[in-house]
Amino acid sequence: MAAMQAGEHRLTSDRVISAKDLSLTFQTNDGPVHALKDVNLDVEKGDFVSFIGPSGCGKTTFLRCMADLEHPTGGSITVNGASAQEARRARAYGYVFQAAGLYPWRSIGGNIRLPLEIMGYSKSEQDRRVREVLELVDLAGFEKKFPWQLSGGMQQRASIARALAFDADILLMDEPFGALDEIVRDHLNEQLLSLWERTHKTICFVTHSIPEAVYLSTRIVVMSPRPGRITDVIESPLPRERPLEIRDTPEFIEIAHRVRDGLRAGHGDEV
Ligand SMILES: Nc1ncnc2c1ncn2[C@@H]1O[C@H](COP(=O)(O)OP(=O)(O)OP(=O)(O)O)[C@@H](O)[C@H]1O
Repeated sequence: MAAMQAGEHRLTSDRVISAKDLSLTFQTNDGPVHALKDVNLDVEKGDFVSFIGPSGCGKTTFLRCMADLEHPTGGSITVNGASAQEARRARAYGYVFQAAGLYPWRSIGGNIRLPLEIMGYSKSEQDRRVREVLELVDLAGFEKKFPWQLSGGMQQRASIARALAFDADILLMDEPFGALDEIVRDHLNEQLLSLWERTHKTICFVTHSIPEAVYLSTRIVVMSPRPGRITDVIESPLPRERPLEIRDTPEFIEIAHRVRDGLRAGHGDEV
């Protein structure tokens, strides 16, 4: 309910993703699994929305519905005003997975080039875009390296570059930095924020980390499991310009508390 209220004042024309009473029930051998139930959310152009919640609350499923990789069993979802399927066909989004998922037999440039090849871009346009996105993620000069020659953080940056290569307005990111250590993660968080500032993309970002969600987001969507639903949507009052030290400010800590409270409330007695 809070989710709907938070979205209601938003202008229709700015709506990039709109979920209405979205539900998805998986039929399994052990019976139905209600991964999402009556989820209502509007994501506005230029938003950085984080999804946080305990394991199994449907974060990935929600992102996959946006990407047309899962099909809702109830309600509806639109992406750029069209169905998720149409948006996928129009390549409206880039998707970054938990693991970098780069092809080991292709160079970094070759990995980034792959979707562009499939989409039929000319060789010179491919070259231009590969150079451009490698610069955006601070990997200029690494085009000819292979994934195994890069650190985990660099591989994740390369996978972000791949998702940026065809310049979709929407970036869907499923816990992209979860496997990385704190220092690398901090650095990538800073880089992602600055990339978001420069490109004005709309970003949906799944995370388990409260500080990461608060640091990155304009809005934080708190979810709870069984069935997966939205329990709170927190609008961040933090400025867009965010040095890492902002995490020590009372404003930051207050939002983090609210997220933690939301997670506790949704988790019942399990915390
Ligand atoms: N293909 C599937 N078939 C059956 N059940 C599924 C399938 N995909 C997900 N689920 C179930 O749906 C629920 C939500 O899963 P989902 O991966 O979306 O959660 P999550 O919040 O992203 O979890 P995590 O934080 O652990 O990644 C879980 O109970 C999961 O077991």
